[in-house]
Amino acid sequence: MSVRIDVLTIFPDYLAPLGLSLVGKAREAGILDLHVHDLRNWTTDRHRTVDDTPFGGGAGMVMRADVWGTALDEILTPDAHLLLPTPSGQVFAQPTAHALAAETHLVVACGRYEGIDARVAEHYRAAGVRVSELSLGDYVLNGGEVAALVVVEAVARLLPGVVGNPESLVEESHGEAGLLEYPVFTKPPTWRGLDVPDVLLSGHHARIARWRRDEALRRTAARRPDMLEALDPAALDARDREV
Ligand SMILES: Nc1ncccc1[N+](=O)[O-]
Repeated sequence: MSVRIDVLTIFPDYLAPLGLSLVGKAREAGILDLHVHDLRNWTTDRHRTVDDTPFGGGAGMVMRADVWGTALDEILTPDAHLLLPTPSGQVFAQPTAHALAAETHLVVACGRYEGIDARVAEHYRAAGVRVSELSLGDYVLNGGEVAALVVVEAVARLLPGVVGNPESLVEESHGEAGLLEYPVFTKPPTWRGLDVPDVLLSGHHARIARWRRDEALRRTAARRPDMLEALDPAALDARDREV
């Protein structure tokens, strides 16, 4: 199963880290077919212009629909899901990463400046393309490239064969349990007067599992009570409720 991801940006070098580590391995293994394109390749004027002043006035520049349209007409395929990183999008979270990892073609359009002319999303939705406007969170970046890095990594690591031990995908934060991850420790057993919790050295797997579950519940209650609220009560056993 291979996913093709096309990223369009005026800063292709920004996406260079995707060639490293996990995503790099996924590409070499043929699990991920990643292509980064310079949007300016679809401009037609001498200055390779991609933006202009906003209708209605206001500061900053808006990216032109005609340039994006020429590029996307060439890149999009019938099974493509067009992703538009934007602070005004729906918040990107792990369930979306899992859904996107099951797709066959993702196209990420990285906007800069004040954003992309709204008619681009409107046109492709009307043409039957699945279009998702995604936000990483409630802050403003200078463009969509950082979001593209985040989305591509979050999706790529879920592809079968990318992460060495698929088990490690199950217990991580925001994973299936819907809880934050428990604290982890490794050698040395004592460090600057701090000891690893005894239970983890006990070799008693049931107790270790219980301790980890308790810690995950405690952390989630302390740091992300919203996640605990969202948990299906059936997912909590009697022991959990005591924590
Ligand atoms: N937060 C953002 N700011 C600018 C562009 C994209 C963004 N995002 O989260 O995808």
